Amino acid sequence: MSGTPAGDALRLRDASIGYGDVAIVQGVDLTVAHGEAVAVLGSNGSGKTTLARGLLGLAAVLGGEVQVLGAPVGRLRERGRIGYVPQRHTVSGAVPATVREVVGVGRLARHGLLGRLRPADRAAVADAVTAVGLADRIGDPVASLSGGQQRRVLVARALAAEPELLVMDEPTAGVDAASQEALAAVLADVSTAGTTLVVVTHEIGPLSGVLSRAVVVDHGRIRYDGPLAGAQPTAGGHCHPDQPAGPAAGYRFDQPRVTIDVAAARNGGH
Ligand SMILES: Nc1ncnc2c1ncn2[C@@H]1O[C@H](COP(=O)(O)OP(=O)(O)OP(=O)(O)O)[C@@H](O)[C@H]1O
Repeated sequence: MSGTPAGDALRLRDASIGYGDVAIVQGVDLTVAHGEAVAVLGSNGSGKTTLARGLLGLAAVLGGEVQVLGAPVGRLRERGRIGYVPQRHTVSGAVPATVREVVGVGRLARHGLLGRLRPADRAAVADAVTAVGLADRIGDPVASLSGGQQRRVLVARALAAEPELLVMDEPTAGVDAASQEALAAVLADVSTAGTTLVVVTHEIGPLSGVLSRAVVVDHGRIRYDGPLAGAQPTAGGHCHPDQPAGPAAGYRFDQPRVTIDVAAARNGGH
């Protein structure tokens, strides 16, 4: 981090986000200042992930304006300034990679390095792996880890990049209680250090001490934006009946794959 940048971390104005030409998130106005820690809550299918993916350029902005770290989404040159933990994604693939290698990819993203991790980078990788409670597994193939442990590897990968904005989609899903607490402590630290957090979650409990503001999404629209405590009744599943549910028919599933450049990490790692 190099001091607090000017402007807002996120600025959405009348933003519509979706897939193909179908807007899932509609007419959203949202401003998040640098250093804020925001929970994105809402029932299944309400559009939380679509909103999060829109911030990463992984879902299309179909209308309005989405600015991320001061640039229109997708135009930010230093992508390493944004960290992302995708939903329901574990680390897998044909190439056997160790925990160290996968987390090292996050470090490469930070510097835009081409396959060269310096000692300080390797230390940051080790710190991130320790932070998620996997220090004793750092040299193990990721494929040998459980699903919850693999989620923690992805969290470590994002942490290792030391992003200015960290977008996490259900980071605690499938993660045991002790590890959730450890993750909450880590997020508290990075938040204190000035990182902006946007966390999509159904499990606010472990993160309630970290996230202070809540945005509740309901049928693609923001129904609440304010202190976390005020959001919880709505987040418990009450939906407003005045909006149609779900997207229109005929949309196309177009999930970009999250790829991990293991070879680059391996060259620079151990
Ligand atoms: N790749 C896609 N292509 C088309 N429609 C999609 C795609 N991904 C999600 N949708 C649709 O967008 C709507 C909102 O999905 P989204 O994943 O954003 O909801 P969510 O609030 O994150 O749900 P959950 O709590 O279940 O994760 C759903 O109706 C879903 O079918």
